[in-house]
Amino acid sequence: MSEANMKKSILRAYAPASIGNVSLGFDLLGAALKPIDGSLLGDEVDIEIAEQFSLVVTGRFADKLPPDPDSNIVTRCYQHFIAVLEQQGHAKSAIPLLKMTLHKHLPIGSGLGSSASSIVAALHGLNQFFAEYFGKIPFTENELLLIMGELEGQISGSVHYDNVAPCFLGGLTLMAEHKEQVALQLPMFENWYWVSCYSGMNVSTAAARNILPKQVSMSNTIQFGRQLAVFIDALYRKDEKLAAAMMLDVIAEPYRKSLLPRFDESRAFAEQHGAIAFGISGSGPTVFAVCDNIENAKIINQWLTYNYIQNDTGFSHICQLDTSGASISHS
Ligand SMILES: Nc1ncnc2c1ncn2[C@@H]1O[C@H](COP(=O)(O)OP(=O)(O)O)[C@@H](O)[C@H]1O
Ligand SMILES: N[C@@H](CCOP(=O)(O)O)C(=O)O
Repeated sequence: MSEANMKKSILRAYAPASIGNVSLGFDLLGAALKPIDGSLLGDEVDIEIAEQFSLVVTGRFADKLPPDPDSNIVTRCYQHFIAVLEQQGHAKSAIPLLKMTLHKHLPIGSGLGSSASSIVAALHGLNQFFAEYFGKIPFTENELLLIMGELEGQISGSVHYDNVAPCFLGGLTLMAEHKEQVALQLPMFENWYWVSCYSGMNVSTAAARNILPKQVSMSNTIQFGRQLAVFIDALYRKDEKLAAAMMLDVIAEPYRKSLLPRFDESRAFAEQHGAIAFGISGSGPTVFAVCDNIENAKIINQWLTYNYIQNDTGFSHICQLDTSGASISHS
């Protein structure tokens, strides 16, 4: 696109909410979400050329973020991205200044990968923007994922890719954490519905990581490894029953569920009403129930809406996996 046309246009990047861990894969599995009613469940970042850098924050959860733009992870994404462009040999004077607008649709500390959604929308948006501006994509998908993980690490206290990878790539992803292949996309059952209910409370990811023991017992280590290996095999063999049976969390849920009022009751209701799996999304308080038919998903969604939500910021959605991941549009 010519510079004159770019000056007139706004690029928008969207990045969906995600479920970290998916119960059985602490820090190693993640899934991107898309409500089946078409509602938006993810952050958006607009990018346009300006006289100076600025970040504007709007949207339902904008006022829950620090007011200082420099504390916003989107500003840090911009600064980091530009620094790497300069290291790559782009002259500072050849890099245009930008106005970025974050539409903060996801609640903070919700277990829906809120910081990851902002990071992915910002970095995917910047990569596409500069691809159009320079006529060459600055970073490959894998290089960009490495940067996304680094930024996520700045917020949660340790690098984990189980939100940024599904959010960026879409679907269900397994972390390989190899420098040339950070994440792998896995097959998923198209008939699975993921009822995702946010209670409205705030759980800090860093705090929910700190309450976990630093050592895992031998029996839990063996169960964790067995479940993950059998789950992946079952996905490829399309064995739904065995895959669902492996979706148990022996690493985090036993410690984190005490932070979540009505967790055991919600699991019991979901299981009695046909859920084939139930767990904490990321570090909570969002919980998810997996159903293999829409009728059960509707019953569980309604119960969670009335019983798990604790204030008027909470919500519940029947979702399927967002297989597209982050996306770009222009206006
Ligand atoms: N754009 C942003 N989106 C979400 N959190 C942000 C953003 N910018 C800065 N933060 C800060 O990062 C922290 C995110 O907390 P965390 O518990 O990791 O949330 P989540 O689990 O929802 O990603 C909060 O302290 C929040 O103020
Ligand atoms: N693997 C991480 C996932 C955190 O997800 P979030 O949505 O709560 O940020 C963990 O369990 O700590």
